[in-house]
Amino acid sequence: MAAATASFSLGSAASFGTVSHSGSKLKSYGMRVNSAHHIKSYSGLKAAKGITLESEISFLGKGIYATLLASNRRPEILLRSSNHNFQPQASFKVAVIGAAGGIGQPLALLIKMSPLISALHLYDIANVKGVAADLSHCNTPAQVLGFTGPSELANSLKDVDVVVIPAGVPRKPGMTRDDLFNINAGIVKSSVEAVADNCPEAFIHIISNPVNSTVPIAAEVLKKKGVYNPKKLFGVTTLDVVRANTFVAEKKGLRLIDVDVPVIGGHAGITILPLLSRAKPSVKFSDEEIGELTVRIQNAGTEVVEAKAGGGSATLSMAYAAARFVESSLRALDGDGDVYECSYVQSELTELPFFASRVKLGRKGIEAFVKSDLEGLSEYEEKALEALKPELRASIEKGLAFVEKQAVVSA
Ligand SMILES: NC(=O)C1=CN([C@@H]2O[C@H](COP(=O)(O)OP(=O)(O)OC[C@H]3O[C@@H](n4cnc5c(N)ncnc54)[C@H](O)[C@@H]3O)[C@@H](O)[C@H]2O)C=CC1
Ligand SMILES: O=C([O-])CC(=O)C(=O)O
Repeated sequence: MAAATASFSLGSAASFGTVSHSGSKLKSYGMRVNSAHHIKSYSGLKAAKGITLESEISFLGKGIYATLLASNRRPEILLRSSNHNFQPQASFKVAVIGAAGGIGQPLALLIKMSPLISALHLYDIANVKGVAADLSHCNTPAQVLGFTGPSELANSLKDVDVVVIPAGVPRKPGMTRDDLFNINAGIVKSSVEAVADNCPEAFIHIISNPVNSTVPIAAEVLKKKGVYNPKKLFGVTTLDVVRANTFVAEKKGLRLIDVDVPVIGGHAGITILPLLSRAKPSVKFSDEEIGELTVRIQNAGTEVVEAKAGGGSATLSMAYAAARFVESSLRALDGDGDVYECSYVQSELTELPFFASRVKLGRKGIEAFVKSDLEGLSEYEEKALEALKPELRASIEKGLAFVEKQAVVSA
């Protein structure tokens, strides 16, 4: 989330010039840019430090911008400053499971633009070869490979650093996320079993809903396989943060890039709790505004489901949010010591075994929890936190019970 002040390319910016990252998988970029104005990074949705480019051309951040520059045969068209020499040589591998879907395709496109990735593996049960062929024509560094069907799943996961899982069905109007449980629980279980067998060291990003239950399912599967590392299993709740930042900026007339709102709890209805008292920059909200904003953020997924009227749920904003979380993970893996994101993870911050909060990411996964976010909450937030606990607990227990039941059935 926004506390991650630098984009991953900025994390890598430390390697621009003379500073080197020990153990970094990223080779030197050798980028020099001389110009008057600071570029801002949208990847962390926060003003970036350091590098200066000529304008605020920001998409996923400077890395993306630089990649596009590098892929353009006449970069001087894009950058008036003449002093640049960008040679991305990245070596992280990322796999997307469910890559041919509504989220998977735009997510793959956004990830393909990262200069940190050498290989992008796209897996789906159908229609993925065309997506891979299409994407592979973009002249950015990552090599794209498509994998179809269970027989190719293992190969799609070999030596992968980050696995993103948006496999599963989306909601239609009138459904809750929990209504997806019966189909998606099994999809997540089988996907994570394959991850356990083929890349147990990878960061695992679970997007498939209901996240409040699918993350506990993934944890149990990994435990049963003897490879569970709670520091590397993440429920992707970045979209809640992205929405909170957008809605607060709109409401208060702030610059989008400056706004940072931590969102805690879980990822469904009232379990989504934006901490408006912790918003940066510090803003005063009336009680009415707090109520309105909180409910809008909690119902934003449903807002999209209803607007799509049977055509699915959020895909583009989700792809954007997931790409940001991938980018943050890669920056952390690359040794950037200043990466913070909200995520739904195994946690001891409350009495619940899984809970979304801000975490600090590092090479080995979660390095720390930002406990202070939960200290000194407003009365409204305290009440909302207590109110969400029973629902979140029930969703967690449902996920755990699913894996137990499956184990009994297959014994
Ligand atoms: N965490 C979050 O904030 C959000 C989560 N979601 C969730 O993401 C999931 C995917 O949404 P969409 O991409 O819109 O759905 P979609 O139906 O467009 O795509 C899902 C893809 O998963 C594939 N798939 C199904 N079973 C699979 C399996 N066993 N292995 C690999 N791939 C498989 C399908 O072939 C399809 O291509 C849904 O469960 C949705 O609720 C959606 C938005 C936000
Ligand atoms: O609402 C849905 O079903 C998809 C989702 O999780 C979101 O958009 O936050």
